[in-house]
Amino acid sequence: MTSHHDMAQAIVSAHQATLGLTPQVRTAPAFSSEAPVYRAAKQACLDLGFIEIDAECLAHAWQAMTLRTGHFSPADWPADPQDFGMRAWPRPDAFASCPKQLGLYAVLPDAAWVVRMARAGVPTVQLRFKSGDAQAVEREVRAAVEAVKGTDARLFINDHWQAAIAAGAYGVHLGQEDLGAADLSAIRAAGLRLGLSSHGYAEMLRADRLSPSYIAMGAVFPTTLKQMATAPQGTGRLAAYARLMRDYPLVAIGGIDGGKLPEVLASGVGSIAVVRALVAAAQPEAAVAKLKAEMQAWMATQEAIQMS
Ligand SMILES: Cc1ncc(COP(=O)(O)OP(=O)(O)O)c(N)n1
Ligand SMILES: Cc1nc(C(=O)O)sc1CCOP(=O)(O)O
Repeated sequence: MTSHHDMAQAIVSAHQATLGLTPQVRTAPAFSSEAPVYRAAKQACLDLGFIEIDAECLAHAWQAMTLRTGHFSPADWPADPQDFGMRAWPRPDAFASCPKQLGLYAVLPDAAWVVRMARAGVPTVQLRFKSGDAQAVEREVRAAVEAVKGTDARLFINDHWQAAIAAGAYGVHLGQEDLGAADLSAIRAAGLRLGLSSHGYAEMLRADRLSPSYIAMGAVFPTTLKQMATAPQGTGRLAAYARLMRDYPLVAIGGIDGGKLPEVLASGVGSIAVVRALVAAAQPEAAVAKLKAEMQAWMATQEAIQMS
């Protein structure tokens, strides 16, 4: 293979079907290195619709993979943590661990929903209480922590890390834009687990540098719950993300419902996070039972396949 163009085309042809999205913005590529594989891969990743910062991470990883293996192989998508500069495990600064299979993960608007879903048998729940009223936040977080006592549910608190530490929650979930304002050392020192959101390679790698307890990946499908800055990633990309981040418990989120469970679970994630599939269900307890049964059936089928 000779020219950059041919190399880029070979990468695009090999991965368009699984990883390609229509580019949202098209700009002339900016290159930070002269290395031929880096340049071809950057062009290819932009053509595949990756956003600039993700294309940049991927292009450096392609270059590192090619140097490590000694040959340029367009069919092999980078998935080795060392090619992305990720540190080896174990890490002294890691947050407290949580199970790799967090199972059905209900993201819920208030403590009343947390009580309801924990009692319905959801193994992982999150209080995502959006309020600027500090007293209301404290009240809601304490109520949610009380609510899961006596159930098997693990409770993560979205955003409100101080209230979560004070109330003794299982963990905290933060978005990337929350990281600047949060005292991560305080969360770690208190022994709370930390879950971080990600929406592509650059955000996953930023999350990885903090060695959180789990990494969430979204939005897999379109969601009407909130405005997303990035396009729905689809299950092809989700599987590529899961391969790279395989050392973490992984959570898929965004537009997931029962019909989509098999293809999401096939990506390798150990948990499915949902909002509307439960909160907007006509019978939320029945929806919990159905989603859990579908997840268990899928796992059982996989085990049977592996045993055969
Ligand atoms: C499991 C899980 N994944 C992602 C999110 C999104 O969190 P964040 O990026 O902080 O956005 P908001 O929830 O604050 O809108 C989540 N809450 N849970
Ligand atoms: C809260 C949230 N965070 C997302 C992310 O991608 O970070 S997607 C999302 C909404 C998930 O709701 P539903 O299951 O109803 O689509």
